[in-house]
Parts: sequence; structure tokens; C-alpha cells
Amino acid sequence: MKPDIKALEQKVIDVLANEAYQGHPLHDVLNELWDYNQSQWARMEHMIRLSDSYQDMIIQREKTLGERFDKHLRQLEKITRISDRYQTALREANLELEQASYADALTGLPNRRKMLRRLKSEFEMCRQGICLAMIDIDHFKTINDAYGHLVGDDVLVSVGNLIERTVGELGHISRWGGEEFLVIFSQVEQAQVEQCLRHLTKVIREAHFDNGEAYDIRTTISIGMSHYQADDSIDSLITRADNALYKAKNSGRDRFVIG
Ligand SMILES: Nc1nc2c(ncn2[C@@H]2O[C@H](COP(=O)(O)OP(=O)(O)OP(=O)(O)O)[C@@H](O)[C@H]2O)c(=O)[nH]1
Repeated sequence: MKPDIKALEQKVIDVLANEAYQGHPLHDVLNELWDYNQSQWARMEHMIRLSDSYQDMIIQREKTLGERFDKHLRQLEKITRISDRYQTALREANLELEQASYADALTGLPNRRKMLRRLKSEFEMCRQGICLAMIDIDHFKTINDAYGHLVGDDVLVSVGNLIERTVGELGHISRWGGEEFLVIFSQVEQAQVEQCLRHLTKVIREAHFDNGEAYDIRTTISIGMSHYQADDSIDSLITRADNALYKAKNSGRDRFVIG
């Protein structure tokens, strides 16, 4: 049978309060037991309160942790988006930089570095049938001296444009340096290249480089041509074109010579 704890407790309280039992040894023992029981209850309640607040604290902490985690996640997403945009911008900037490093700043034509790359790849693909034309403006210094460097720049750009237009699909032009241009013809009949270069000297000879009415400059070009021969390297092919250009200069300019 289950004891009625409440009634039992009340009975103990009554006995302890009863004057008639004071001083009896069992009264003292009961008193001590009662005090001990009360203190145990108080301890238990204290522990329950502690446990409750501990659980509260954990719940709060988990809540805050969750919120903090969400915040970090949002920050992380933001950083990822920024990083994606940054990488795209970086890729575009690198591309622009790469293109800029292969273009001549004045004429916009491919520069010597780009040309050497092209020459290397043409050489690797099919070296037979490659022709080079080294083209140099005649007495260009006199144009600079007479009209100044800025006008000289304009003439350089115009000559570059005329070469590009005249060569067209037959070859690839580059500004090799200073007042020199290099054209690669690949897989074009040598006779056709010669005809093109002969025509080019005529085009430049007949051109008027004017700036409205401010000036009217005439000029000519000399060309050294080389075509691939057995055992040629890129260097030897360029050197033969250079030597032929030298001969064209020394034999009166305004012409092309085959090296
Ligand atoms: N305006 C201008 N001049 C340049 C540029 N690059 C090189 N030059 C000039 O080109 C001239 C080349 O002179 P030279 O090597 O003596 O040759 P040239 O006067 O053309 O004579 P030949 O080649 O012997 O017919 C120099 O005056 C350089 O300053 C440039 O980008 N702009």
C-alpha cells in the first residue's frame, strides 16, 4: 500500500511540536531526521533549479550559435559572390593585359613578340612555303627631322595601314620595331608573294601622307624577302630577309630584293 506522504509528514510535524514529547530521546532523533530530510529536499530543489537554468542556458546558447552560424553563412555567401566577381574581373584584366602585351601601342598592329609566336607556330605546323618580307621606310629620319616626331608617328601608322590593306589575306603583318614591319606569308606561291610586294612598293610610292592641307609627305619603302629553304631556322630565315633588305637599301631603296 502506498503511504500517504503528506499525512505522514503532518504527523511528524505534530509530534515534533507536541510539548509532551519534548526531551524524549526518540523526539530528538526524529527531530534530527526531520532536519536532515528538509535539508535534502532543499538541496534537491536547488539542483533542480540549477539544472533548469543550465538547460535554459544551453537552449539560449544553441539559439545564439544558430544565429551566429546563419550570419557567418550569409557572410560566406557574400564573400563567395565577391570572389567570383573578382575572379571574372581578374580573368578579363589578364586577357586585356595579354592582348596589350602582343599589340604595338602606336599602330595597334601585332608587335614583334606576337610575330615571333606566330612564326614559331607556323614553323611547327608547316615550315615549307613560308616567306618573310622585312619592310623598312626609306629615309624616315628626314620625315621626323622635317616635320617632327608626331607627324612621323602619323606616317608610320598610315604606312602600316597601307601595308596591311595591300597584303590583305595573303599574309600577317607586324610592327617589327622602329620604322620596320615584318610580314609572314604562309602557303602562298612565291610568285604571288613577289607580285604582292612589287605592288606594295608602288602603293607606298604613290601614296600621299597628308593631314588635310597641313603637309603632304611622300615616301618609299625597301623590302627584303626570304623564303624557307631546307635546314632554315626561324633565325636564319629572318637574317636572310634582313640581309636582303640591306641590299635593297644599298642598291637605291624603293624596291624589293630576294635573299
Ligand atoms: N616618329 C617616330 N620615329 C621613329 C619611331 N621609331 C623609330 N623612329 C625613327 O626612325 C628613324 C630611323 O632612322 P634610320 O635608322 O637612320 O633610318 P632611315 O632614316 O629610315 O634611313 P634608311 O633606313 O637608311 O632609309 C630614326 O630617326 C628614329 O628616331 C617612332 O615610333 N616614331
